[in-house]
Amino acid sequence: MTDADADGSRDENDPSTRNDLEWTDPNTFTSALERADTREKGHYFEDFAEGDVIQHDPGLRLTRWGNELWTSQTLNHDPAYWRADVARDRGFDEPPIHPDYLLAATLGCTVEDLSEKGGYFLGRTNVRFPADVVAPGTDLRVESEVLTTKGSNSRPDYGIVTWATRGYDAGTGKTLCAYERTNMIPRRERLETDGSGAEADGGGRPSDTERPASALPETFVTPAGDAFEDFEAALETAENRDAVVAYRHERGRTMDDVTVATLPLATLNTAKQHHNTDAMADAPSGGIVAYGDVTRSTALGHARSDERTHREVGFEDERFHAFVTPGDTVYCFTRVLETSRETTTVNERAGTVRFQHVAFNQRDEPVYSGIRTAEILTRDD
Ligand SMILES: C/C(=C\C(=O)O)C(=O)SCCNC(=O)CCNC(=O)[C@H](O)C(C)(C)COP(=O)(O)OP(=O)(O)OC[C@H]1O[C@@H](n2cnc3c(N)ncnc32)[C@H](O)[C@@H]1OP(=O)(O)O
Repeated sequence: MTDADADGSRDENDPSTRNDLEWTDPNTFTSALERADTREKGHYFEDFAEGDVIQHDPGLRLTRWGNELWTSQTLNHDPAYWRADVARDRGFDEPPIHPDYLLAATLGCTVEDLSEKGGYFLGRTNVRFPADVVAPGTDLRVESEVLTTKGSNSRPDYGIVTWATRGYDAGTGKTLCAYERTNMIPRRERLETDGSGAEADGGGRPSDTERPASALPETFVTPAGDAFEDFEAALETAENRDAVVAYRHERGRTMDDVTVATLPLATLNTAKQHHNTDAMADAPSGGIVAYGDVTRSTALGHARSDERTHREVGFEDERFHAFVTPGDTVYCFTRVLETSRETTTVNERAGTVRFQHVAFNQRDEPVYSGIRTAEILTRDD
């Protein structure tokens, strides 16, 4: 404090209190920005240690507005999520929160702590929805545990982190959604390697040259309808032949401002990949990219439009193969893997089907793939 300050007056020569700087003068402001530190967001790879448990402060209220915004824009137009009469008929008291929105919201509010620094969303598995029904108005509390951390062989500037994340009903403590997610996260310090990738877990997956070329079956069978029996019958038709039950869905959805930027922000997903064109200009994608959960949910919406979905049971081995950018159109290809008369919700009007879905773009390039287990209503429902 200066002598002048002691009596309450300002010292005109003290730089810390001078107010005659023209902050908005372009030259002054450019210099100011060069001198100013940036208060960073997010965490680097080195900040994660196996066993760490992270509480994600933002949380979220799962609202009817958020649900309807998500399901309308991703073409998940199942009336049970929109209309009270259909909801009641399907065993819900009111149109519930859609599992895709629940999953996207659970992941969305983890981004600030886990992946806002950037990097790539590589995949997710063991996706489960232990609560059969989630009502609008439920407050979501989300927690993650760091399962593994390892170096990346292919990108020395990154590490690979896997977290187990759970979304809870903040009021009752009941688990609503759980999964394991893997991301590439930038390192604070670039790793100096001898090129052998010794720091990383070399186990990895086979290289392209080691992978066997896939031999496609001769016949592709399409189910005759959208009921459980149709999937069952199609698999029987394909059995013991050089055939597979696999087909395309006609609908596509072109990614626009709403799907690329609005939907992730509505889940409190702060990843700059989805809403900051300026920061993404120099990224490998050359601009903003769609939230993986939007790409996935859009493709699943197409698939669900060709089936009588009753409940989502879970997802395994979800992968995001390539960026989806504004203007890209998301389509879906489905393969039926198996059917079973058993259901987890003890519904005699449904059976369980295991699907493999591949989302692809207008250039027929896969952008997402995953194994999905869902309960599908029978024809006599
Ligand atoms: C929520 C969110 C962001 C956020 O979170 O905030 C988002 O929505 S963002 C949008 C959605 N996302 C994308 O848009 C990514 C699109 N995608 C790609 O652009 C390419 O896919 C790639 C550049 C990521 C990779 O491309 P690629 O280099 O050719 O891929 P690979 O060589 O197969 O994998 C490289 C290394 O990741 C290891 N690896 C791969 N998959 C898994 C897995 N499932 N589990 C564990 N490790 C895995 C692999 O083992 C290898 O490890 P090493 O580096 O040690 O070799």
